[in-house]
Parts: sequence; structure tokens; C-alpha cells
Amino acid sequence: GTGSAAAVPINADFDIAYVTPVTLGTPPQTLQLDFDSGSSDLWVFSSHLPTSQIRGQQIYAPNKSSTAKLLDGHSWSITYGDGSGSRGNVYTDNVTVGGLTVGSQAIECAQQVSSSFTTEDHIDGLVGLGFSTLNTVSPKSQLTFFDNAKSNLDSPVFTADLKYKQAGTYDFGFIDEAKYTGEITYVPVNSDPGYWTFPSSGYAVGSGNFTASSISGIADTGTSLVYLPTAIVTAYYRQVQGATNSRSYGGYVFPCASTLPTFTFGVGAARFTIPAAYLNYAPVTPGSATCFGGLQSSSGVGINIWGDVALKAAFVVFNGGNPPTIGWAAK
Ligand SMILES: CSC[C@H](NC(=O)[C@H](Cc1ccccc1)NC(=O)N1CCOCC1)C(=O)N[C@@H](CC1CCCCC1)[C@@H](O)C(=O)OC(C)C
Repeated sequence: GTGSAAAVPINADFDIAYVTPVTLGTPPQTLQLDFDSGSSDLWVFSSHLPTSQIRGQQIYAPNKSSTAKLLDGHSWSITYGDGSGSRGNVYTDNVTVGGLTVGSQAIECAQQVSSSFTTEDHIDGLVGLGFSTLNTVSPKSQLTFFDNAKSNLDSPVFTADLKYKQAGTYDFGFIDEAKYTGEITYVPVNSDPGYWTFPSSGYAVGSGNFTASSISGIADTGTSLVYLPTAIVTAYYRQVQGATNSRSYGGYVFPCASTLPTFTFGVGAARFTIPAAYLNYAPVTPGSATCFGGLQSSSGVGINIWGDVALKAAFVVFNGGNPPTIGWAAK
């Protein structure tokens, strides 16, 4: 089987996250979920949440689904890189994404969410697409939607075609040749940390020389920006008039009118260039003349992350075969 679903930016002014419609249970309940290759729990806003923690999100009510089954005695609790988090209990039910159905998928129902989830009314939950070793359900950890679907997929892959300020797609089980140009460059994935960890072969700032350097980082659809080693990031902002590393804004900022260089990264022999517009991420506050960069230092994060700002500059194949690999192509 295969599946194909839209990845829609949740904010009209800047790409902070993308959500995808997912139907749960019988009769179908449709929620808008954030597909996150940086985590491995499928959790949803649910009827088990105090109403004070729900502010416009769609909820999944297992007691309204004839196919829902409580996973007795199981619970989950997750904290993300940005400090947000949620916890709750677990049901299994049918889950469908873009025509692809998984029966008895673990659906982690939130009983508590952190304030940043309550205030983000466009996200009704997450679909973790990381490796199932990261799943937080206890006492028996559960498989991701992708791992459950894999045996029924034409090919054990999913692809991300994220776009700048417009809807893209997540495909499951096939590689759509119409979505990319040239060849796909595949590199090995180290899944031991539970993420899609892969080696990048180096970088260039604007039209400058390419610096060959092996950078280990993760492909993370659930992270808005790109986080790289300080040496690379300072080399980039040295080319930006008026750029400073702002403690108050928590990263590199610059005058919104500044001309930004592009940023090119290598995957094997291939080169991918992030347009300047993607790197001029957003005003620090609505209407401000100070803008926040789409490339930031990973020193505070502890891991290099190729988030949406990089992913939307390419077509990316997450190959869940044995061994796993990741493929990057121009588009
Ligand atoms: C440096 S890692 C931080 C990363 N979070 C982010 O990238 C959040 C995502 C977000 C979207 C919508 C609303 C609110 C927040 N954005 C963020 O921190 N931003 C601040 C800088 O400007 C861009 C927006 C993160 O925690 N990613 C999570 C998934 C994410 C999905 C949205 C809800 C919050 C959790 C996950 O990918 C993860 O933890 O990755 C690990 C490996 C770092």
C-alpha cells in the first residue's frame, strides 16, 4: 500500500510547523497532527484533557470510537527539545494517513499538555516518525505509525516534500519521481540515538568556497530551523550586516532589510542551497524591523538539527529498510 497527505504550514507569515490531517477511529475523527521525525510517540489532544488545557484544538475521544481499545496499565510522558511536553494514557485504534490505514496503532491520549501546546491551537498532536526505540509508552513501548505500516508498504520508505509558505506532502511507501529533479543521493543513517542521524559533507556561505567537513546531524521535520556548530554559524553571520547573537532573543538576529547570503550544505557529493528568504526567518515580534535567523547555533541544543528550513530546500527520502538510509534530492 501507499499513502500521500498534505503538510500544511500552520502560520501564514512564517513556517514554524506543518500539520497533516489524520483520521482516528470509527466513525473517523480527523485531527491535524505535526509529523515529527525527531520523536516517536503518536499523541493527541483528547477527551481526557482538562478543558482548561484545550484552546481550540480538535480532540480524539476514544469512547466515541467503536474500534478503540484501552491499552490497560500503560502510560506515556514526553519532553521535547524546546521544553514542551505532554503525558497521558494509551488506546489502540485505526489510524489513516492519506489513504494508508494502520489497524490497532497506539494512540497516546493526552491527560496533560504544557502551556505551549495549549496556546498552539493549530497543532492537535504529533505523529512521531523517529525510530521506535524512542517511544515513551511504559511498561511496553509501542511502534510508530511508520513501523506499523512498513510491512504493508510497497517500499519501506516515507518522503518529505516540505515547502516555503505553502503546502507540501508526506508520502508513504513510494518515491514520487515528479517531486524531485536529478538523482537522489543516499547516505547511511545511524539510528542508535533513535533519530535519523546522517553525515553532511560540508557547507558554503553564499558564493564562497565549499568547506569540506563531516557534520553529524539529524533530519527533523518537527524542528522549525537549522541548528549547526557555532563555527559554521559565525562564518555565516559574518556576511550579514548588523547581525548579532542576541541573548534576549536567544539567537542570531539582524535588520530585516539586510541582504542575506544563501547557505549550501553537502550530502555526499551533492550540494543543496537554502535560499536567503528561508534564512530570513521572521521578525522577532510582529512588525519588528529586527529579524531572527533560520540558521542558529546548536551549542545550546546539544545536537545538530536539519530542521524545516533545510528540509524544504530538498526532497528527502527516509528509507526505513535494513539498514536505514536517508536520501536527498533537488526539486
Ligand atoms: C531545538 S529543538 C526544538 C524543537 N522545537 C521547535 O523547533 C519549535 C517547534 C514549534 C512549532 C510550533 C509551535 C511551537 C514550537 N520551534 C521553535 O522552537 N521556534 C523558536 C525559534 O524560531 C522558530 C520557532 C523541538 O523541540 N522539536 C520537537 C518537535 C516539536 C513539534 C512542535 C511542538 C513542540 C515539539 C522534536 O522534533 C524534538 O524534540 O527534536 C529533538 C531531537 C530536538
